[in-house]
Amino acid sequence: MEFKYFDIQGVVEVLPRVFGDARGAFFESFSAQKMTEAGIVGDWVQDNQSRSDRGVVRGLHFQKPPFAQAKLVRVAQGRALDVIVDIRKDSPTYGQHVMVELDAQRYNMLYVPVGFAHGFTALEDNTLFLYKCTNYYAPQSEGGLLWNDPALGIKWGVENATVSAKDQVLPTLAQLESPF
Ligand SMILES: Cc1cn([C@H]2C[C@H](O)[C@@H](COP(=O)(O)OP(=O)(O)O[C@H]3O[C@@H](C)C(=O)[C@@H](O)[C@H]3O)O2)c(=O)[nH]c1=O
Repeated sequence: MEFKYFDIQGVVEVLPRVFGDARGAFFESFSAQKMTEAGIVGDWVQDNQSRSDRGVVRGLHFQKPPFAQAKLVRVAQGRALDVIVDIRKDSPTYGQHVMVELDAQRYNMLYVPVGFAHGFTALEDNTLFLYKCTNYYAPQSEGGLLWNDPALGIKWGVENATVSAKDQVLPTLAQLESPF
């Protein structure tokens, strides 16, 4: 398992060792020991899975304290462009984003620390998106950021995105009152 770090502090990409053989493939999708040493910390309490067709954009989402969540995200089938935006008010990289393509060949993962808005677009039909969370779902604490806010400068990689009604009315970065 290898780890890659970014200019935005706290963000880690996990590159697992994938063992391929005549039967298929095997990799460790979670290791508390290896990941904690690499800075991927949290008491993981909930796993989620969604399925999306090509062009679906989900995000950008976060939960407010005291129900804030760190996430460890990956794709089990298909391909996704994963995006996280730093919304930590005191961060020198506030408003900046990291974008990582996640796929079901490398089985790479992204660690999303608390204080980030998270979203992704599915690049293939039937993309299965899996993630661990450090806090339970708390709908009253949901927050978000408008996915296509020009101030974010995110290139989502698809035209005619499919976006939920809820996600179309999220605040822009300028309108956001970040709870972090
Ligand atoms: C996130 C979530 C949703 N739900 C329900 C609420 C709703 O009826 C249905 C679909 O919810 P949403 O539209 O919010 O699903 P979705 O847009 O996929 O939300 C997810 O987006 C990605 C980008 C994230 O980062 C996640 O944390 C989460 O916010 O599932 C749960 O029961 N538990 C959960 O943890």
